Amino acid sequence: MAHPRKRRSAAAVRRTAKRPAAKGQGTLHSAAQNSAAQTSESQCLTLEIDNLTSDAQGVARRGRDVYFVPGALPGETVEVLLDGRRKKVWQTRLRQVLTPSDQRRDAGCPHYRQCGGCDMQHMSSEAQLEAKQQRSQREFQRQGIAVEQWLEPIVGEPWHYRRKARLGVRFSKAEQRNYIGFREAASSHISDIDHCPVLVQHPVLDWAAWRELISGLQGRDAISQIEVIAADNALALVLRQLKPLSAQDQQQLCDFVARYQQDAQPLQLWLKDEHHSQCIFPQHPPAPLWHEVQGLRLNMALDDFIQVNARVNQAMVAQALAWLQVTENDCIWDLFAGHGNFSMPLARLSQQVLAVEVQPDMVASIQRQAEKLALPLLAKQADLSEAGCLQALPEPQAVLLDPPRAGAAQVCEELIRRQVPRIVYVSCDVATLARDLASLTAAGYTVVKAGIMDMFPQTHHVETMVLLQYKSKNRHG
Ligand SMILES: C[S@@+](CC[C@H](N)C(=O)[O-])C[C@H]1O[C@@H](n2cnc3c(N)ncnc32)[C@H](O)[C@@H]1O
Repeated sequence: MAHPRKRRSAAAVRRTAKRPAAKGQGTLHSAAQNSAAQTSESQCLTLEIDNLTSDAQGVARRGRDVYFVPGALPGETVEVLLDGRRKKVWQTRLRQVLTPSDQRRDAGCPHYRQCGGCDMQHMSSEAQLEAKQQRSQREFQRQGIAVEQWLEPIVGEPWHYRRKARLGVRFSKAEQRNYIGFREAASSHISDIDHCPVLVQHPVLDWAAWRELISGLQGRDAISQIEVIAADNALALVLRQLKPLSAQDQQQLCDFVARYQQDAQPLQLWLKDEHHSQCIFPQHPPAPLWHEVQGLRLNMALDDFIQVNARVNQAMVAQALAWLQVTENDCIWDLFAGHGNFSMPLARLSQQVLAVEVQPDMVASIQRQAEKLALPLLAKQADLSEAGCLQALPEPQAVLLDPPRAGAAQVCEELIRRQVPRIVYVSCDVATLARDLASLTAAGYTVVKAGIMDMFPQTHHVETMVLLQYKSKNRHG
C-alpha cells in the first residue's frame, strides 16, 4: 500500500502528541534504569521508534530495554517521559515528536488526547490499513499459516461509520454537573466529549446539549450510560437508569428529543434498567428497529449484537457468500449467528441453513423472521464452547463461523472431525484466529484466501476473513 509522501512541520506534530507533559526539556537519559513511576525531568528520554504493538503503540529498543510509546510511529524520533516498568517493558508518555513520520497526520477529533476510543487517529488511513494488514500477516506467520492469496482490504468510510456505541455518564457531586463521553485510555475516568466523529451523524448526538440537559434533571445522578443504536429506520437512544426517573424528568427528556426530530431520521428514546427496557419517545409503540443486508430486512432488538459498520458489513457479507460458493442443495451452518446477519442471506441461496447462537432472544428472532420471509432456515440455541454441541446436526458442505474474541477452538475440533469441505472464518481477534487456523491447517485444511476488513477505522481493531478448504490429511496428520 502506498503512503502519501507528505512531511508535516514538527510544530504541527507537537500539537498531535498525546498528553504532553507540562514541563521538561532536552534529552536526558541518566535515569532510564530507574523503575520509579513518577514523572520528572530526569526521566525524559529520546527514542527511535522501530515498530508498532498490536494496539498501535510505538516500540523502541535501547540495548536490552524495550519501550512502548502511545501515539508514536515507526521511523520517528520522539521524546518521552517514563511512566514505569511493567512486565519488562517501559511504559512511556509521548512528550514531543522530534522527527515525524511521513505517515503522521493531525488527529481528526478534538477529544483525541483524552478519549480512549480511537488510538490510530494520528496515522493516515493508508498507514492504518498497512499496520492492520501487517499485524494479521505477522500473527499468521507466527503460527506458521501459509495463505495462498491475500486480498485487497475491504474499506468503508473513515468517519461517521459507527452505528452502535455506548457512552458513559457520571455525575460529579463536587462540580454539581455531569460528564458524558468515552472512557479515557487505560482508565475508568469518563472524558467529556461534545461530538464523536466516528459515530453516525444526527443532530441529536450533541453531547454538550445532553450534558446540560442531564445536569438539570432531578435524577441527574441516576443515569450511567447512553447507548446509541442507529438502525436503518430509526435512531434509538437508550438511557441506562440506576433508579427510576421521575415523570418530570422523563417529560424533559422527551421534550428534548422531540426538538431534534424534525426533518431528521426518526428517533426513539428508551429507559433501561437491569430487568427491562421501556420506550418513552415516541409515545405510541415504536417501530421495530431493522437494518438491511443483501436486500433483506433484519429486525434487531436493543441488546442484539450488530456489526458496527454498515457499509463494511454489506461488503463483508457479500464476500462471505461469494467465498462459500453455496449451491441450492448444500447444507450450511452459520455458527455464532447473532440475529442472522449471514444466515438470512445464506438461506436465499441454500435449501438448508442452520444458524447456531447462544442468546435465546436472537435465536427466536432469527426463527421468526425466517418464517416470515419463508426462508429455509433453522435456528438452534447452543453454547458453542461446549464439547459435542454440534454432534446432532446434519453434515454441512460449508460452514461460516464468526466467533467472539475468544475464538472457536471447540468448534474447530468438530469441523476437523467432519472434514467439512469449505469454511469461511470471520474474526475480530487475529491472535485467536491464527491459533484456530493452526489447528485446522495441521489437520489438512489449506488457507485459500484471506483479507482484512476495516470495520473500525481510527482504531487498531481489525476484522479478518479467511477461506479454508479441506484438501487432505497433511504431513502431520
Ligand atoms: C462476533 S458476533 C457475530 C454475530 C453475527 N455473525 C453477525 O455478523 O452479526 C458473535 C456472536 O456469537 C455469540 N456467541 C458468543 N459466545 C457464544 C457461544 N459460546 N456459543 C454460541 N454463540 C456465542 C454472540 O452472542 C454473538 O451474537
